[in-house]
Amino acid sequence: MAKEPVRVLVTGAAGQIGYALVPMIARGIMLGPDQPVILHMLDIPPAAEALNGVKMELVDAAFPLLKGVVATTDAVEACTGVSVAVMVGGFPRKEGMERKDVMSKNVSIYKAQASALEKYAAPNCKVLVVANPANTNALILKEFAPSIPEKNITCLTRLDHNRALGQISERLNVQVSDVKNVIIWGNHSSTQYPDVTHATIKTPEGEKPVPALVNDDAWLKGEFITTVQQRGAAIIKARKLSSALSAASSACDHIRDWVLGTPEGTWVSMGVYSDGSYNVPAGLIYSFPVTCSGGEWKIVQGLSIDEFSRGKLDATAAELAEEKALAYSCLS
Ligand SMILES: NC(=O)C1=CN([C@@H]2O[C@H](COP(=O)(O)OP(=O)(O)OC[C@H]3O[C@@H](n4cnc5c(N)ncnc54)[C@H](O)[C@@H]3O)[C@@H](O)[C@H]2O)C=CC1
Ligand SMILES: O=C([O-])CC(=O)C(=O)O
Repeated sequence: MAKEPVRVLVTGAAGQIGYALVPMIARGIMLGPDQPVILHMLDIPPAAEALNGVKMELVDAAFPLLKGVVATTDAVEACTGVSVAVMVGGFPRKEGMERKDVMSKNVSIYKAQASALEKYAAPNCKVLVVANPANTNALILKEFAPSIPEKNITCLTRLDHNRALGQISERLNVQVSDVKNVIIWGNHSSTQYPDVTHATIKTPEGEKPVPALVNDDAWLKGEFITTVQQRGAAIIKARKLSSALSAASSACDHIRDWVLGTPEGTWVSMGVYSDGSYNVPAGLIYSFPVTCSGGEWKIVQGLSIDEFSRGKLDATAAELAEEKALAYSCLS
C-alpha cells in the first residue's frame, strides 16, 4: 500500500540552500524513494516572488513523489501539520565574518518561529536547524518551544562530518564510502573538533584505524583539523557565497539517518541537546557521535578521550556557553 505523504517544512526556501534542498527532498533523497512528500516552503515577503518561482519549478519538474507544495510567507501556514522541519531561513555570513556575527539577526527569527512550530507542527515533529549560528539558534528554538521534546531539536554538523570524511578519503586516496566513524564535537564554528581517533577505513583485509593508516600525527592534529574547521570560510572565499549544495545534501543525510536509522557499526555527528555525556555541560546543543534507530538518536557512549581531545571538547563547549549568553543579550 502506498505510504501517506509526509509534510516537510523548509524555511528560507527561496535562498540558495533552499534551492538545492527542495528538489532533493522531492526526489526522495531525504525520506526514501518510496515516501511521498508535501513540501511546505516559508520565506519572508521580499522573497515571495522568488519563492513562487521555486514553486513553479517544482511543478515543472513533475517529481512523482511530490504530492503538494505550500509556498507561503505566513509562519503558521508553513508550520501546520509538518513532521519534519528544516530551518534554513536566516542571514548567511560574508567573507571575513565568524558565524556568530549573524547572531542578533538570526536568533530573533528562531525565537519567533519556535512558537509557530510548537503550536502548529505535527506532534513529534523532528526539527533540524541549519541557519547560523546553528547550535545556538537550535538552543533558542528549544528554549522558546518548551513543549517540543528536547530530543526532537537538533542542528546540522553533518556537513562538517562529511567534510572530515572527504579530507581523509583524499589524503589516503580511498573511496569516501570506505571511511567511517569520524566525529565532529561541539559547535558548528571554527572551534569545532573534528576527531578521527576512532575512525576506520574499510580495506580488503578488514577495517583499519585511520590514525595508523595516515601515520602523521602532526597532520591529523594540525592541518586536518583546521581545514575542516575553516572549510566553510574557504567555500565563501572561492564562491563568494556560502556552501549550498553540500549543506543541502548533508541536511538530507542528517534527516534520513535520524528517520531511517544509521547502518550497523556506523555513527554520524549531530548537534543535539547535551545530557552531560563526555562531561560536556548539559543544556547546550553540542555535536556528538550518535547512532539512530526507530526514529531516535542516541549518543555513542564509552569512547576514550585523550588529553588533546579533552582540551578541544572543552574549548568548543566554552564557546557555546558564551554564544548562549550572547544570544540572550541579543534577545533582551
Ligand atoms: N549548518 C551548516 O552546516 C550550514 C549553515 N548555513 C547557514 O544557512 C543559512 C542559509 O544559507 P543560504 O541559503 O546560503 O542563505 P540565503 O541568504 O541564500 O537564503 C536564506 C533565505 O532565508 C530567508 N529568510 C530570512 N529571514 C527569514 C525568516 N524570518 N523566515 C523565513 N525565511 C527567512 C531569506 O529571505 C533567504 O531567502 C545561513 O544562516 C547560513 O550561514 C550555510 C551552510 C552550512
Ligand atoms: O561557513 C558558513 O558561513 C556557512 C557554513 O556554515 C558552512 O559552510 O559550514
